Amino acid sequence: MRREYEIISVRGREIIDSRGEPTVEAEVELAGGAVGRASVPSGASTGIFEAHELRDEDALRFHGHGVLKAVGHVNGTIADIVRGMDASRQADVDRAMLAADGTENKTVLGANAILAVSLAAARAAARAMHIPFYRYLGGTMAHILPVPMMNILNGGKHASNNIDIQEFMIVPVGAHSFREALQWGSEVYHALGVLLRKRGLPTAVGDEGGFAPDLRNDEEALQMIVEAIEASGRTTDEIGLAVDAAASEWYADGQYTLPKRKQRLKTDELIGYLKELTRRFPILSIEDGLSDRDWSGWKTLTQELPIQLVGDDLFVTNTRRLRKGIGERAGNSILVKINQIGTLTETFEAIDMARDAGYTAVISHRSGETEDTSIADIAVAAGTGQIKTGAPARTERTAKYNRLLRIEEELGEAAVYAGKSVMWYRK
Ligand SMILES: C=C(OP(=O)(O)O)C(=O)O
Ligand SMILES: [Mg+2]
Repeated sequence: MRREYEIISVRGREIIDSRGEPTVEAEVELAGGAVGRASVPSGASTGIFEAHELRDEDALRFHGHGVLKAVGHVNGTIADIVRGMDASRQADVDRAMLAADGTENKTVLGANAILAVSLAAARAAARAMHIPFYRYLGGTMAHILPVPMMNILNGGKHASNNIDIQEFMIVPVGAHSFREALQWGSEVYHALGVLLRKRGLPTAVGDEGGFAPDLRNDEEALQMIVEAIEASGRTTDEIGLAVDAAASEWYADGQYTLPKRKQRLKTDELIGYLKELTRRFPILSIEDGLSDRDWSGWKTLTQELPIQLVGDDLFVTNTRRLRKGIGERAGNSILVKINQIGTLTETFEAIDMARDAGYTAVISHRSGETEDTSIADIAVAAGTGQIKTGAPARTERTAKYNRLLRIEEELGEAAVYAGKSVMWYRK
């Protein structure tokens, strides 16, 4: 080991996220003086198969439960294990933490504690090598800027309005650069704000920065977004739509109950509804159209709807669940959330498995975020060509978009925007 990469100290602390809830931050210091810092996001519509987010049972702090126990593990067990290790050997660092935890879902140390150190160690090593984080993770050929899926209208668990679908996103596939994509997205976001105001509807926002009005129904949300795209001077060929239904939240006893419109649907009726939406609106991608327990429904949906079908709760960034999905031809894309699995190594394993199977991968934020921008670098490093990180507004979301602007600028002529090269399942 080169001594400058040796981990000499690990420090954890509790900070707050974009919802004002406690989360974990870690700092890793190397013998050569480099320091890496990272913090961990947190979901609201969390999948039941996600790695364990360790929260204190007893102490109800802020609004939710604190993470002092997880922070204690960073400062205690994890620090003891990784001290003396080579931070540039990511897989070794991650495996040592996994071995110390010893459980399938990281229930002992907590995926939040483990991820904070996994990321901070990588950041420290990148610093020690004096190279940007995306290049450290992805190598010198990393050059693909992802298409942003920008969530401009929020519903479901992310807003207290009457909309059941959780996320309505715009996808600027026709832009020529990431910068242009982001500009188009902001213009549509503002055009939507103008439309809402004109109709006397509130422009208050949900957890991911998208507007969260009460509307007649979910279709009206899609209709208004199409109008906003056109009002901004673009066409729906240039900017498509994507939705995250987050339908696991609707599922119980083999049936779906849309909680806000109080409608009950069987699997085939929900598939019919999604097909109908896709026929009426320029939807390129649907995430969690069905529940994480409805494998047979997912198979049918995948046979019947030739667009990108992203498994979030279904796969939880976990190669075991993804392998099953690939085998059963359930979905054709994976949502990648670093805290669903808890280490960088396992995150890249999931992306590799998806790519080998011809599945696309969408790097994603959580509804509870921090100023940490690691996912922007991960998207470029892995060259997945897609990222979803909320509205082009609210600093914890724009931090990622702005990081991508800087990466694009730094790459210069070498940068390629993924708009055209991503495998889009066009109707
Ligand atoms: C980002 C999402 O929300 P959360 O972080 O609440 O799971 C999602 O469901 O894709
Ligand atoms: Mg989702």
